[in-house]
This record gives sequence, C-alpha cells and structure tokens, in this order.
Amino acid sequence: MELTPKDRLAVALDFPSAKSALDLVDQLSGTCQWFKVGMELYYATGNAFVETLRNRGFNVFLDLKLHDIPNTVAGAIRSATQAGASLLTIHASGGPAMMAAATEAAQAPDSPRLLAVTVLTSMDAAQLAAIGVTSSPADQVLRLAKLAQKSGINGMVCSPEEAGILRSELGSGPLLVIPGIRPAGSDVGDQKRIATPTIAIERGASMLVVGRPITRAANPAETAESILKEIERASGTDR
Ligand SMILES: O=c1ccn([C@@H]2O[C@H](COP(=O)(O)O)[C@@H](O)[C@H]2O)c(=O)[nH]1
Repeated sequence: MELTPKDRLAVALDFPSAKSALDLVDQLSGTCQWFKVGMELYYATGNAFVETLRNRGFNVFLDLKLHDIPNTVAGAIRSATQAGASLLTIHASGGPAMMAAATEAAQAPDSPRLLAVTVLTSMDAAQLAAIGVTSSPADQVLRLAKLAQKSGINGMVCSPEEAGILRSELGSGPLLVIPGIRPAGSDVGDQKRIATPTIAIERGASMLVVGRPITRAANPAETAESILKEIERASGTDR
C-alpha cells in the first residue's frame, strides 16, 4: 500500500494532561494525521483521550510498550482494543510466547496492528552491556525483529540505524516505525541512536515518530511541515 507523507509521520504527544496535548493537536490540525499517545498521557487520560483524537478524525498510535507474561499482555491488548487505536506497541524482549499470545489477542477486525519494540533508541552498546546483552544494538535489534516476525507480528520499532538492515533482512512486508528522529541541528536529548528524517526514510522506514523536535519547537506546525517535506523528498529514493 502506498503511504502518503502524512501517513509517515506520527507526532509523539508526551504531555501530562489532555489540555496540554490538545493545545498542540490544535496547532497541528490540518498538517498532521497521526498522533502517538504514550504512557505519560495515557496514564493521565486513558481511553477517553484516544477517543477524543479519533472523534476529531486523527489516527492514533498507542505506545504502551506492553511487557508482561503472555496472559496479561493478551488481556491488555483486548482492553486497549476498545480505545480505537490503529497501532499498539509491545516489547519484543517479552519473548516469543508473549508475542504469539499478543498476535492471537489482536485477531479481532477492530484490533490495533501490533508493533514490537526491539531495542529502545535511548540505548547504546554500553547500556545494553549493563543489562547483560553483549551483542551490538544492531545484532540485538535484528534478533528481536526476526523473533517478532516469526511470532506473527508484522511491525517493528527500531532506530534509524537499523532500519536498512531490517528492511533488507525482513523484506518489504513489515511496518518499520522509527523514533530517534532528529532533523539537522535539533537537540538530541536522551536519544542515542538517531538520524535525520531523510536518512530514516532512505533506509526503508515506513513511519517516523517525532516528539520534542516538533512539540518543543517555537512553531510546531512549521517544523512538522518541514519534516513532511523532507519525507516527501526522500520518499522518491526509499526502497
Ligand atoms: O525505542 C523507542 C521507542 C519509543 N520511543 C518513543 O518515541 C518518542 C520519541 O520522542 P522524541 O521527543 O522525538 O525523542 C517518545 O514518545 C518515546 O517514548 C522512542 O523514543 N524510542
């Protein structure tokens, strides 16, 4: 399916309240189509905020990064389905049995598509080593992404650094959703494995997730427009 540039950008609404998030949504209305609701906003507002976005005509990416035993994750997916999100994240490091249970729980026609988070973009080799993972971030991402694909999950979250290898190893099927996006000159913050929108798209990203570079910009709509233009230009050269 051909994705439009607007379908390839999800703005991360990392805000503590519905009011602060909606202030930003209002500024981006007409420019952006996808919003990501993460833990900070979801724990404050629950399914009601997802429904508010849906009622305004936006697509919602619910980034809850579920990570628990198979039975609990399956139940959480069934509860989250009622919110009406289009995408929902689980952690691939929950293992194959958990991912298989998640796939099974997301079979209803109104279920969100599941994305497996591989290695958080805030982690580098040193952070991985500290938790006992001696593989490079790229090797660990590839291992988890292959496990996710075998478990029936056809979307993965990885950094722009691994987008190319996942695209060539997993083929054109999986949705590759990429945070760690930093337009040239923007503040890196706590992210470790980053790249510009152009590089991420050229490496095979399906969708980019951008938070602070837009939400903390002096003019969020202008910054989002400029990222969308970058996506459009780079899409001519992506795989
Ligand atoms: O590996 C991951 C998985 C998820 N995220 C989320 O993406 C956004 C990125 O926000 P920025 O402000 O652009 O850094 C944020 O909501 C994270 O929870 C990620 O960064 N890395």
